[in-house]
Amino acid sequence: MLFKVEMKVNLPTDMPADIAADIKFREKAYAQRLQENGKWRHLWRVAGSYANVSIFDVADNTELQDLISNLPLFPYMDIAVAPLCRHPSSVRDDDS
Ligand SMILES: O=C(O)CC1=CCC(=O)O1
Repeated sequence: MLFKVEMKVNLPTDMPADIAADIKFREKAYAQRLQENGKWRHLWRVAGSYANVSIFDVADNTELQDLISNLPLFPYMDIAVAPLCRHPSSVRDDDS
């Protein structure tokens, strides 16, 4: 199942720089692992904003919830999820 996931990062302005750097380091490693195993299909920065739009490919809602809630930045993000399905006018013959 494909899901669009929008994540907006809201790190507290008074968070010490070393703590923020550690969370971002762990976030990057986690996100890259999920991209490498195909669960996190697309990761795009929203230009001009500390936010991203992502596409996840997971078995079900429970797997999505598990992956997202384990993001190191999860406590500091506003997250919006939308399920996706094929568009009847798409010229692609797969869901890439
Ligand atoms: O910077 C972001 O948009 C939050 C984030 C998600 C994966 C990652 O590495 O950073």
